[in-house]
Amino acid sequence: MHQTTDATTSAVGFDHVFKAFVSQGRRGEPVLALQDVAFEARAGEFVSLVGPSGCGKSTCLNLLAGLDTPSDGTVSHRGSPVRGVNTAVGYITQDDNLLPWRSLRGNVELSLEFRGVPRRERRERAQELIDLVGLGGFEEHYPHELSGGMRKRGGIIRTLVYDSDVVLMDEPFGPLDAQTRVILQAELLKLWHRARPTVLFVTHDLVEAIALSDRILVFTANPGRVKREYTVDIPRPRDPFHIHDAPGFAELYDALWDDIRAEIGQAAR
Ligand SMILES: Nc1ncnc2c1ncn2[C@@H]1O[C@H](COP(=O)(O)OP(=O)(O)OP(=O)(O)O)[C@@H](O)[C@H]1O
Repeated sequence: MHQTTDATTSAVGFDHVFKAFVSQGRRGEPVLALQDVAFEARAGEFVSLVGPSGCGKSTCLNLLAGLDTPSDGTVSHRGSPVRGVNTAVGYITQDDNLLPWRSLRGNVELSLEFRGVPRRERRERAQELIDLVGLGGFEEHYPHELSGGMRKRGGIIRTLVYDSDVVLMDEPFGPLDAQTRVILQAELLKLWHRARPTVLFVTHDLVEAIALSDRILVFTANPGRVKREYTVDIPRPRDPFHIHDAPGFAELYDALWDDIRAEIGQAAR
């Protein structure tokens, strides 16, 4: 289902990317959000972006989705510069964005419907994911009849059902309670293993970043650039419930936290 990305082409590339916003509130002075951001993500890689608030993590995702354009440098997807809205990537934000007038099944089938996938295939693909995240039996429920965690699952599988080769996730579990978050992290890993898209995942939760990622990019305080990258060597499949016990977890957590603490200190100065 994925478009192929050969070994020499990164799935996602940021090449010396700058982004300035002209903000009305600051008498037209530009705000530099990104300053020389450079990184790549390989096909099938799970990469988290972490860093202090306002360091430009969401801006990176928006550039890749083509919702914004870089002021300088190039953002590429499968080796081609992103020009205009990039509908080939999946984008999951904090809000579940389920349509209130559609059932869970209707919501999950939506992106397949837009792409003209025949009804029977839509049904099968949606059902597979509905079952995989334990929502079997709730297919005909409307969003207001589902819990926050169930709606969140619905929003995630609605994006993943299309099998995009790149999926952007911006603090997808932000508003959920701690227990539901960990359950959903485990489910996300199951979904990711099923189709292995490249994921760019924005989070403030370092434990979550370690549990999910192959690599973690730490951004500097505003203006954001990649300060350091960490490879997460914890073997897969991983168990987010017991990730604290994994060898190397504590050292990695401390190193990440030291880096981020230094940046928060910079930002406060
Ligand atoms: N559309 C916009 N217009 C003006 N400034 C913007 C716009 N979008 C983002 N910014 C500014 O760019 C900088 C980076 O914002 P961004 O939302 O990417 O940061 P972030 O790291 O995702 O923050 P958080 O962790 O708080 O969500 C901030 O200073 C923000 O105010």
